Amino acid sequence: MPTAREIARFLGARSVGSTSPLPILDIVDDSRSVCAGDAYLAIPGARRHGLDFEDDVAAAGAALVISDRPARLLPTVVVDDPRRIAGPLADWFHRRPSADLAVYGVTGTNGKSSTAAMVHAGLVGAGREPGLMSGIEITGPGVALAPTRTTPEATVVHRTLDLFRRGGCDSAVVEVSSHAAVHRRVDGVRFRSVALTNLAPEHLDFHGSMEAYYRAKTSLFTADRTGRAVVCVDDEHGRRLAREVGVPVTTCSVSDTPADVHAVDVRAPDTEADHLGHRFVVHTPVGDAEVRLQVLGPHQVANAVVAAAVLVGDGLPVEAVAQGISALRSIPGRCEPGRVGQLFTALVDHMHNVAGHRATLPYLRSRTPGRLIVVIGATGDRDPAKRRPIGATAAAYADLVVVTDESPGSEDPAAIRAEVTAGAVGAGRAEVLEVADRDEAFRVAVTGARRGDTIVVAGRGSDLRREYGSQVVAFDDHARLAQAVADLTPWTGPGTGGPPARRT
Ligand SMILES: CC(=O)N[C@H]1[C@@H](OP(=O)(O)OP(=O)(O)OC[C@H]2O[C@@H](n3ccc(=O)[nH]c3=O)[C@H](O)[C@@H]2O)O[C@H](CO)[C@@H](O)[C@@H]1O[C@H](C)C(=O)N[C@@H](C)C(=O)N[C@H](CCC(=O)O)C(=O)O
Repeated sequence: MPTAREIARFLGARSVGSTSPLPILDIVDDSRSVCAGDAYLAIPGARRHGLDFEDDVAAAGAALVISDRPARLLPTVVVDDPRRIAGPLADWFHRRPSADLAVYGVTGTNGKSSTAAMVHAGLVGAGREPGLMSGIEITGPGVALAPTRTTPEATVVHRTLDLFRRGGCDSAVVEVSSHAAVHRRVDGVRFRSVALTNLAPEHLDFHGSMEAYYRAKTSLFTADRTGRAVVCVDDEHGRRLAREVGVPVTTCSVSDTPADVHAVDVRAPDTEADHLGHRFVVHTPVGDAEVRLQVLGPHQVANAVVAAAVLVGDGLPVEAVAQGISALRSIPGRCEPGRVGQLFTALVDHMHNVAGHRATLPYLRSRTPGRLIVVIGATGDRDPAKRRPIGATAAAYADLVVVTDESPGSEDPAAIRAEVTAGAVGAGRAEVLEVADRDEAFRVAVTGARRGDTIVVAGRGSDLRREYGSQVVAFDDHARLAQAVADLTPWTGPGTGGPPARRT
């Protein structure tokens, strides 16, 4: 491990105060994670300056601070822009892990986590040893971390890639959000390819405009970051990126748009009861193979085609990749069955914007002989403009919309619900109920469900964190929905009762 002096030399920066000759054990940018012997990277944020937490990191035994001004208590390496140096520094500190791994990035508005899971599954199918860093899970040999965000900070990204490498991985899949691009969380990562799934209005409160959002995403596709781009050209933004990108590009599509990799002969599942997904043939420049998805929903075809394009474009055999993707049994929080054995279908899905609703709800409507019941809310401190539209989209397809609290953060939960409800009522088609308590909302949905109905709990997916003011509480939609079903409906499945194990 490098010393403080070596860190200063790498950064070309001056040190203030007397540094220890002992090696620095890690570089950490959150005071709550600092351990004795670490360097604390104190970033000036939008709300706080990292140096506000200097007393805490000093008490925890930090050996060094790296920041844009000297700390009071600890020796400091002074740099112009701590966030800018975070990625390159962490990459160097952890001995450039991404240079030893084939790292595949996945970005886009919707489908990032599913596509990342499918790239991971395709790698496994091709006999590779991948790690996975997504908003759903961070997993690899000897690594199992619960993510709190889609893409962690740069210090965590490079540390995790190093863990993957030390665990024997030869590859890694990294889900990259637009916030991560803007906040430089993947700076210093050498990507074998970066894939764009799609782009639709989202996070405009943060980015300001669709153009700025496009530019945030496409900043990941430069030659200094990635060897190749994989672009789904089924929307205008993908087509634009494919024209503008300055690295070799593999295009893919599930529509009639000409592309290198295509889904052809797409077929919906024959029966609903077996919970199988779509089948299709992935057509590539090096051959074709059949993909039989087990994950549900037509939108998963596009995600699978992007995943196949990522791997086939990197020289992996199409048959093995298709088999690997077909072997993926479920993705947490993505049209994930809540329990089986009852007479209706109960699902949890991450859809949280209009594009996500439009990708999933028509399919659920078409597979539902009875009533479609949608439990929906909206996250606080995020894009208030999308609340009415998601209420309206849910009501356009559902028979019953139950509006409930999601994760209000610093906002008034009643005001968020009122917006979603107004959108749903305005659509004029569905019955709309407002039930603040999320457990109670699940019970209301389940109580009304009959044979042939579908309940879908939208929004949080596999995200277990709900924020109320400064309080963070754990709430697992999947488990709580299963509990509501178990409490309120007779078990008709095999055995004596109880829901099946959560995830296989
Ligand atoms: C808008 C956004 O992304 N903000 C991120 C940004 O916050 P900020 O600039 O306000 O930082 P700050 O809270 O002022 O803190 C400044 C510094 O003090 C440090 N700190 C802060 C508190 C403390 O007790 N100790 C401490 O050391 C922080 O680690 C930070 O380095 O930098 C912080 C850490 O560097 C992030 O935690 C924070 O993410 C917040 C929590 C967040 O909610 N981000 C979301 C929007 C996000 O990133 N979402 C995307 C997914 C989007 C998608 O759905 O596609 C994601 O990748 O997860």
